[in-house]
Amino acid sequence: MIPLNRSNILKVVGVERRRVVRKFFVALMEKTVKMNGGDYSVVEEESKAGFGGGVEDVYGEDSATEDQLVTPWTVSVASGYTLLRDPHHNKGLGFNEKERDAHYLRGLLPPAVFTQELQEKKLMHNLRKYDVPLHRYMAMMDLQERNERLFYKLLIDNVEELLPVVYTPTVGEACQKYGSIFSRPQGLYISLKEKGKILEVLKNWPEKSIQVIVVTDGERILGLGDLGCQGMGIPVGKLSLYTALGGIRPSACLPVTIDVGTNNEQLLKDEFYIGLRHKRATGQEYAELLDEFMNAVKQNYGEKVLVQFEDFANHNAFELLSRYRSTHLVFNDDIQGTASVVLAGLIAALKLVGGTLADHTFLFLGAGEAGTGIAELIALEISKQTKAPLEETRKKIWLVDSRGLIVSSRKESLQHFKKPWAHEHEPVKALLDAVKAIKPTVLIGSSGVGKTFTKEVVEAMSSFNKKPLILALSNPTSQSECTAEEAYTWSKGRAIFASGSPFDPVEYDGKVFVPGQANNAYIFPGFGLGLIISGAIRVHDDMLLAASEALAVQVAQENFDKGLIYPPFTNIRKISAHIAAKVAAKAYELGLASRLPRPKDLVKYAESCMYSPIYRSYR
Ligand SMILES: NC(=O)C1=CN([C@@H]2O[C@H](COP(=O)(O)OP(=O)(O)OC[C@H]3O[C@@H](n4cnc5c(N)ncnc54)[C@H](OP(=O)(O)O)[C@@H]3O)[C@@H](O)[C@H]2O)C=CC1
Ligand SMILES: CC(=O)C(=O)O
Ligand SMILES: [Mg+2]
Repeated sequence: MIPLNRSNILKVVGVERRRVVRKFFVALMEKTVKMNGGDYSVVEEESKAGFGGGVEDVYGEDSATEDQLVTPWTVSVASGYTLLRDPHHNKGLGFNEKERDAHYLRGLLPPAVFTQELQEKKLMHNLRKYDVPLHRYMAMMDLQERNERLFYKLLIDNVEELLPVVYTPTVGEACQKYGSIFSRPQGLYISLKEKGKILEVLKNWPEKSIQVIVVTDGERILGLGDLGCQGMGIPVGKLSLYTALGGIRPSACLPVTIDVGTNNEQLLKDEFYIGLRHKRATGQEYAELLDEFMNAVKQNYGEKVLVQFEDFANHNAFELLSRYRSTHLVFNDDIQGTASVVLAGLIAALKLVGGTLADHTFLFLGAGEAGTGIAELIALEISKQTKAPLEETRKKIWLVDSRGLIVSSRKESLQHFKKPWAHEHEPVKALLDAVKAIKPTVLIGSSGVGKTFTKEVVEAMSSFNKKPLILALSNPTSQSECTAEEAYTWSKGRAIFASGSPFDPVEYDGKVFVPGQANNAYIFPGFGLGLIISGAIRVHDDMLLAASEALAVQVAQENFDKGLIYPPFTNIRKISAHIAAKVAAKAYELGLASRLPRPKDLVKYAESCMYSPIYRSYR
């Protein structure tokens, strides 16, 4: 006789659930494809081949039509008070009369029944009443913990308005104050206390089918420095964009913060700090914890789980990427995602400034993850275009760090990631002098230090460029190298400007200039989707180039006319599907895709895999 314990109950429920759901799902898919005038045999072929790395709709929730009923599965069927407290299935006033009867909700809700649209309208109305951005952030996090589908509906439908709330700049302030505003925990905390037990900790997470992990150790949170355990806001925020912008289902996303301590004295003294209260572990102790984490992740979720490293300090970031890129599906957003989004902006900007990439000269303020990551991808793209060796193409790219221009006389003392950029030149200390000496056509800020693109710097750029291209990438807004208004005013309306955190449109000399947002949020959601739908097992630089090209072609003439070099975020799901398709196509071309056979139309396939936040009807 099978013993009646939790694990056996789960197995029985799981098998039965899969059997019922599969039958239902096949019938549903056939109906949906035929309704859309499609050929079901094609889908069937692809489905028989298994859902290799596809974004699985195991319970048929996303493909269900409005009149099709789905079951709100938990371990058992959720009902009554438990159902109202389960953010995956709760609909609040959105439960209809039948559902209120069937799921023991009578009396637990007031009589009114709201549509999801009405709930959305009410919430947006309430959110707009908050003057303090952090209060909007807290209201959004509260919603995410209460009613997940409504949270994503709001975020998807109001992306331009809500991105600055759940992401930069407000998420930066939220991380700084995370201890004080902490109410319900989000994500998985893995601290040194869990050393030797990380696999068990992963098993505590309620979801088993994880496709994307965003992990930070909190040491370089945006341009705000070491925020220790309070960096959790970043993986949580990035993963909400994976869902809203890239269509990865929320249950497949796992935010992780690795806590090895913090060197932030203020936090160590803060009575509300939520992390380990000691200095950061380094060296072998750090490496062993990270290694245990990476192995546990692969053991628990398999070869195809994507691990995105986020906001690690550069002394660990490059090392982690190079250690795990050949054994795991890993991606460093600050190095690689940022590189891809900036390259896309540059490719698009050529329509406004003219020439090819090879005709331009690039100067960076900041030679860390973002700066050298972008520089390397530009050099690679030019090398592919011109067939010139990388050593040659790097020569048009210059970087300034906290000690001045990176030149060959400094080579011995440079960190390894800066060495390729140490070109022959006399030492130059200040950015303004470097601008005057190098005469760049493109100036990129990736220093994490605000107000460093001064009036003199922007004027110098404008003195030898008809249309100076200026990107102030540092986040949040307080760390931006200059504001949009400064860039347009100081360049007398000639600058083409984009920034990491959003700025409002600026009126200068009777003309309205719309600044773009050069942020990796354009890339990572679609990039991750492309890896997942192709079942990619490794990330390759050519996939980053493919993503850049896919994004650059999405900039329409009407965007260029406003001075934009990125498309608006309003179309981001469509854009993500195109990025995903190009990334997946590259994975197939490189032999790195494991989902076979290759879907015929990758854009359509990517779109069909995307999570939809529309409520489902419960039987
Ligand atoms: N828009 C976007 O999508 C993204 C934006 N970012 C932003 O970019 C910034 C930097 O991130 P990241 O590259 O990871 O950080 P790093 O710490 O890796 O690099 C920072 C670099 O800036 C240099 N620097 C610091 N202060 C100065 C200064 N006063 N003058 C000149 N150089 C200076 C540092 O010099 P040294 O090496 O000498 O210390 C270092 O080279 C952050 O604000 C981050 O938010 C990052 C990723 C994506
Ligand atoms: C956008 C981002 O990844 C950063 O500022 O770190
Ligand atoms: Mg980052």
